[in-house]
Amino acid sequence: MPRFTLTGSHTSLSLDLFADLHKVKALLASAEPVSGAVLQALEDGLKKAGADSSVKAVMICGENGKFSAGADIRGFSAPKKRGGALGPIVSLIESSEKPVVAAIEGVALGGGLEVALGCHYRIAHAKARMGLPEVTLGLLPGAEGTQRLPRLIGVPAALDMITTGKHIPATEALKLGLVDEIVEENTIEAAIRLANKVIGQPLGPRRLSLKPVPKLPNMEAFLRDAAVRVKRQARGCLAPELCFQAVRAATELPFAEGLRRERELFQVLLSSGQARALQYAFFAERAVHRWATPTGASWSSAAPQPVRRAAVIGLGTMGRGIVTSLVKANIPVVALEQDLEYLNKGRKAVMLLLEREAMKMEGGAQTLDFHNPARLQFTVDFDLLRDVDLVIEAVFENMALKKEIFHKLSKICKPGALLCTNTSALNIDEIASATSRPQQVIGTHFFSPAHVMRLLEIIYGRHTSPSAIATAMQLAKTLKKVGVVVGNCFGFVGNRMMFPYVEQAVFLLEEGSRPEAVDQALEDFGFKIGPFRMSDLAGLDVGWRSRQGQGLTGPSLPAGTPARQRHGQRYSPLPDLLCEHGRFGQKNAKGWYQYEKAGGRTATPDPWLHNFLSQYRDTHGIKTRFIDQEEILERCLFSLINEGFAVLAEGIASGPEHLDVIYVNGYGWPKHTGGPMFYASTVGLPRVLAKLQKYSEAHPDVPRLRPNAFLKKLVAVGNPPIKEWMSYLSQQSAKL
Ligand SMILES: CC/C=C\C/C=C/C(=O)SCCNC(=O)CCNC(=O)[C@H](O)C(C)(C)COP(=O)(O)OP(=O)(O)OC[C@H]1O[C@@H](n2cnc3c(N)ncnc32)[C@H](O)[C@@H]1OP(=O)(O)O
Repeated sequence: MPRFTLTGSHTSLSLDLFADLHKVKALLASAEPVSGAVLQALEDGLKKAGADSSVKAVMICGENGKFSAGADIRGFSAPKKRGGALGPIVSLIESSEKPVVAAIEGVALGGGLEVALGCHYRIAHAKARMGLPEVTLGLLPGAEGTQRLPRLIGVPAALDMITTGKHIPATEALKLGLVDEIVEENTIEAAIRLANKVIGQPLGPRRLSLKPVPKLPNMEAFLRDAAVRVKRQARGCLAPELCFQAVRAATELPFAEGLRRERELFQVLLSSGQARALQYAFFAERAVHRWATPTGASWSSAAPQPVRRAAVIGLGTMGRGIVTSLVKANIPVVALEQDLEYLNKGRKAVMLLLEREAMKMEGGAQTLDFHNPARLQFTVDFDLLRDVDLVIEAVFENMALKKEIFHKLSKICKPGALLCTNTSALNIDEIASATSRPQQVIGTHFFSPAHVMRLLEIIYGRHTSPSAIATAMQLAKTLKKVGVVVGNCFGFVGNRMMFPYVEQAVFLLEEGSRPEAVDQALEDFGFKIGPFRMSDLAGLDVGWRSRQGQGLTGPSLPAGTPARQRHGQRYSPLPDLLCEHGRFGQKNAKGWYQYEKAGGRTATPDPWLHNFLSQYRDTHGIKTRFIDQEEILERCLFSLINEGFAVLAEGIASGPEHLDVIYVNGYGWPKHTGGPMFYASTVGLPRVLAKLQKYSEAHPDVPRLRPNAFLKKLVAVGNPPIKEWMSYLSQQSAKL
């Protein structure tokens, strides 16, 4: 049988639009506009195969072990390249009079999978992954995927794949009926065997466009519930809802009409700001992986050290999550606590977490080997840390305690070991000063729950070596997290930008708002959780202890300090007062809200708090006023963004993408706005500046509302696009 592949040299059908990863990369690097060459080549190839009587079947495969990562994402924002007509090509494949078999290796994603759906048979390697991730890019599978997939695997499974964009392994694809066969060996050979076998068999039943969508006894009710679920989970993101509508069209309309609906919905999404933001977020995540420091260190100058065995010190909430994360990544761990009581408590909690994780993984290819002491060992003996390659200290935020531990580590650990501190704000240099090897000390700020949250802020100190940074970045990748390298300052990037946001939220309460109004405004904006619900979840006592440590409240506050002022600036004692009233948040059922029980999750507005706020305003002579949603959003978000400009100007982060990746992955910032800095660029920097100026004039005692000089400069030079921002920073202004 003559063989026709998309990428065979004799056909010279290179996949510039639907390419394997290698090709996509080459294409991006070449800066050539994406042409319709691939589509044309596909069309020509299929027609040639159809016309050639010696061709009995067609096999479509990728190159270098990868079927296709889909369309070039950059093409969607390039006006000339829009609307590439893949759909008709998929139809052309399906209408071929000769059987077409897709040989799926590596990945078949997006347009790549849609090509495979046009084929009459699909065969996949056992290690292949498939998915329609367009929704994560703010789009929908616009090459007929929303109409074919439900016909092949049914509505519930298709909706799940299309509205979440998840990648599924070949084993699951086989169970769903997405592929006809999976193979462990050579997929291409297996596909050719299959093609040979099916020559002459009727193709009608294999054409998905001709199949009805499988019926459900309760389709109406199922779709009604699904609509509610998708909307709730989307939190303001348009794409999941429009994906849902496209799939629903498949259940209600004939194929051709369904396609028309798919095209309409695709155009709505394509022109939406959300798609641009989500595509920016895709590349931002990859950009932060190419880390660099102001001194010029980067992947090219630093190699990561292997981490064969790690240790975690402290089995509180953070330590437990970090141990779980390491075990899940197959890194043997020594877990250390100060005494047997804490150790046993920590061990129990870690085992519980791991059992839950193992349950989630059941049926998947992976298993968790955590009962084996060679993989996970609990101890109170510091000496067992002698031969580990990396230690993550995760005790509570106390500088003296951390320094004591690092002093000990410096003596005990082997010379090359990397010493990491899990801190959300403390000075890395001061911690490193307790050791004789500051070049190996680095901050690794995990986010709670550490085995779930994707972000890892990696903080280098003055002496941290490039190889230490590379090792921490490699660790992030192994833990399936996104590592972001940042400089050392109080709160680093994430928390530093969070301070003004939370500060404004509390000031708004002083002036007349309520926790539920502020939370609602920010949750409507798309945050997973508003600042007051978040504070109740984290525990109000955490911030209280930190403010006591900084001398802002508590016994060390000098007598006669005005209640609402510190160092000549506005200060709100409200959070301190709540703690003094024994309100610590969810943990004791009362904080900014009340809860059904200690540890309860359902926040209910609390009349006690409303009354308390009124009395507080009376005591301090504050005139209550109505604060609208616009003011809540502008004051909270723009003050956070303003701090972001300060972070950039000081060289704490090497670009706005870093701040955006941190906020999207660690702070629940809505991804469909791209992150705070991308959002600012879409609002327009002149508007952000004007609003900050207005609020700063109204609140001259709040320095964090004063527009940052870098923001002002960007406005003065004409509001350049985000990718040009950093070029306006002079070298001298970078602190590090
Ligand atoms: C009218 C209707 C038209 C079309 C419908 C079709 C729509 C689509 O197909 S939309 C695209 C759908 N595909 C995806 O969303 C896949 C995105 N890519 C990935 O998920 C991952 O890259 C991967 C699983 C394919 C590989 O992951 P990994 O091995 O971790 O590598 P990286 O993610 O670091 O990627 C390496 C390199 O390749 C670039 N890249 C990957 N995929 C694409 C793509 N589809 N378009 C453009 N560029 C892509 C990625 O950015 C990396 O390069 P840089 O480091 O230079 O950024």
